[in-house]
Amino acid sequence: MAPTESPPTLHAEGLTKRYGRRGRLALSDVNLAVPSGRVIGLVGPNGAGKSTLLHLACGLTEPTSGSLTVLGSPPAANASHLARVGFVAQNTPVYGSFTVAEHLKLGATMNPAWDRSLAERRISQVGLNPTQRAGQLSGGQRAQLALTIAAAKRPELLIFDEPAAALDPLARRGFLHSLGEFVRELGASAVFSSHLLGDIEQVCDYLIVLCDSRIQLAGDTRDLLAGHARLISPRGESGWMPTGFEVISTDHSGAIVRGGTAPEALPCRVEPVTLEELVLGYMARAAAVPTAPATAAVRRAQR
Ligand SMILES: Nc1ncnc2c1ncn2[C@@H]1O[C@H](COP(=O)(O)OP(=O)(O)OP(=O)(O)O)[C@@H](O)[C@H]1O
Repeated sequence: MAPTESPPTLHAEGLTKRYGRRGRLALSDVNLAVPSGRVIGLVGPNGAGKSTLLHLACGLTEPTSGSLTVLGSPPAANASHLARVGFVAQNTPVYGSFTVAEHLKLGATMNPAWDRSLAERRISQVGLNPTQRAGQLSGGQRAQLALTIAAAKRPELLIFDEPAAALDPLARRGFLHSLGEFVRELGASAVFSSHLLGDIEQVCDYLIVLCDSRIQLAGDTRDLLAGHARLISPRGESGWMPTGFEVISTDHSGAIVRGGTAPEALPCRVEPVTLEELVLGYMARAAAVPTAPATAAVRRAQR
């Protein structure tokens, strides 16, 4: 018998979210099919719709139209589906008056698949004192506690909304390292929103760029990097840009382009793009045409 394929981590069709009757459009006609087993980086400017997408994925809010499935079912479809998803919200919420140990006890009571030994091992590895109240922990320690609680549920999908934003670089590195270890140990998928592209580069193998409520780019990070290039403009020459590319963005030094002719055949220098150049290129393009309807290129990017 052929092995059964895991359902996509996230599958969205025409997913649209508007807050209030005439409220701001937070997500517009989002189409996504993210395979399982990936660590997904969700990036985009402030107000792009990242938290909205993550909240929809956790079942914390409902779409206005369109559909979304998470691990093959509607978000938070039932108690067993809830147990398959771990969520760490933007401000890594913990109960200030509860100790670290009380958080673990509460986690064990509320989650049937709670992995006590994983929770206790991680708490000791990251040096948290079980008797300390969560309200007295530093931002980094709180983030580690929230991550441990989410992971000890042994979810198939971990969802993080800017979990490391407030952490100093050292605490962030520790947090990201733990996140990577958990994903490997649990064999889970993860979605991770951040403004810190270095963090995304460090842990993610799948990238989603969301700007102005629309998906601009989505796919395997390595494929996306391989499918784009930076063309360096020859000094002092105008009209240098070769044709046959989709131009994503231009600046004084050249252009970020997608697809096209083999680099050796071009009359200019060609360099690989970095993740930062790629993301900023798509963000710049979206900022230049903020309300443009999805172009053929965008639709291609969404596939
Ligand atoms: N509960 C809400 N009620 C009304 N509007 C909302 C609500 N939550 C978000 N919005 C609006 O929806 C849009 C998308 O917000 P969202 O928080 O999803 O963006 P984001 O990409 O997560 O932003 P940031 O990077 O600043 O956290 C914004 O215009 C925001 O003002």
